[in-house]
This record gives sequence, C-alpha cells and structure tokens, in this order.
Amino acid sequence: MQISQTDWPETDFTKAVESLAQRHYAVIPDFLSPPMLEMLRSECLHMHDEGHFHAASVGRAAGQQLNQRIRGDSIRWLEPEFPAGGRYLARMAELQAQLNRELFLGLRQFETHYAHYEPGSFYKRHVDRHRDNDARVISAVCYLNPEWPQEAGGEIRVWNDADEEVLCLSPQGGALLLFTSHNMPHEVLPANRVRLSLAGWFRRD
Ligand SMILES: O=C(O)CCC(=O)C(=O)O
Ligand SMILES: [Fe+2]
Repeated sequence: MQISQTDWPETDFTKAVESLAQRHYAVIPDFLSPPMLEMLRSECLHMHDEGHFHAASVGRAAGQQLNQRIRGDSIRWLEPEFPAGGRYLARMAELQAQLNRELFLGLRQFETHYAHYEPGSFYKRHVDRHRDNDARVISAVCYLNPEWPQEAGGEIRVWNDADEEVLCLSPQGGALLLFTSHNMPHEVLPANRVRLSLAGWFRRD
C-alpha cells in the first residue's frame, strides 16, 4: 500500500499543545488516518508473528520474573527503514518541531516501540521518566486497535501530580495520547483481547 504525506489528516495540533501546557496531557482522537492505522497495525502484527519482538523490561536491576508482575507487553523499537513505522517517525518529527516552537521544550529526538499486550497482561502504575535519567520529556502513545468495544478493557488510567485521576482512555485505534513524562503516573489495565500500541518519548538529549 502506498501512503503519501497527504494521507495524514490535516490535524491542527494547537488545541493539543494548549492542553499539554495547561493540563499536562492531551488526546488527539484521529491522529492516524484509517489507511495509516491499518499499515502500522499490520506491520506491528507481522513483526510480532515473525518473532521480532522481545519481552519489555523495567530497569536494569529487575529480573524477568519481577518484570512480568509489573508489565506484560512485548516490544519492538521502530527504525526509520520500517515502511509504516518510518512514516510514523517522520510525522512525529513534525509534531516535535511544533512542540518546540510553541512550548520551547528543547526536544531533540523521538524514540518509540511497538507494544503487544496479550489478553490479561497489564502495566502497573508508573512514571515514564527514569530515576537516573531525565531525558524523557513528553510521552506519546498511539493506539492500533481498530474495533475496540468498551467491554474489551485495556484502558490507560492517568493521574496528575496531585494524584487526581484525570483520564481513563480506551485504546481506540488512531488516537494519540500525549503527557509529560516526569509527573503523570499511569497504568494499563488488562484487556480481554490483544492490545496494540506505539509507546514513545520525545527526549531532550
Ligand atoms: O500502552 C499504553 O497505553 C501505555 C504504555 C506505557 O505506559 C509505557 O509503555 O510506558
Ligand atoms: Fe508509561
């Protein structure tokens, strides 16, 4: 499938940038066009089925067993050469430029991985910025699940720095969630089906 740059919806990120500045999070429901969603989803599934994913980890000291009590997803980092993933990275570079122009965040790179959650797996409450490394500034999670009824579960719950729950979002395909990486705890609830996403970070290093 050929996708050109014009296949990205003409999204004006102004509202999202404002929300990020004011509330420390933003949701862009139709960030992906339906063909782009399908392309990313099939690339993710294909690479997973071909064995190109590995179990996610949670910090250097933790063993794999401990990992699985904290997070159950398996992941694959995107590379610019990936046919669909490369386009996603290019689009996120545009968003990075806009975030820098409007919020002076000094973002210098973006990293992201596909994440595959088997039914029943989860990611316990955590903050994305590592304790020993403050490079992650903005988290960006994009969902790759086209038909996702409410009863499927798999929501992401997000709290603010006053520990008030500010969001409980179903992982609807095409949506992009942004939040500040250092002060917004969040968790992924178990789903009753395979849950796919792209989890990424704009970094200042
Ligand atoms: O998939 C999600 O909704 C969020 C994943 C997440 O929190 C992470 O990978 O750090
Ligand atoms: Fe996270």
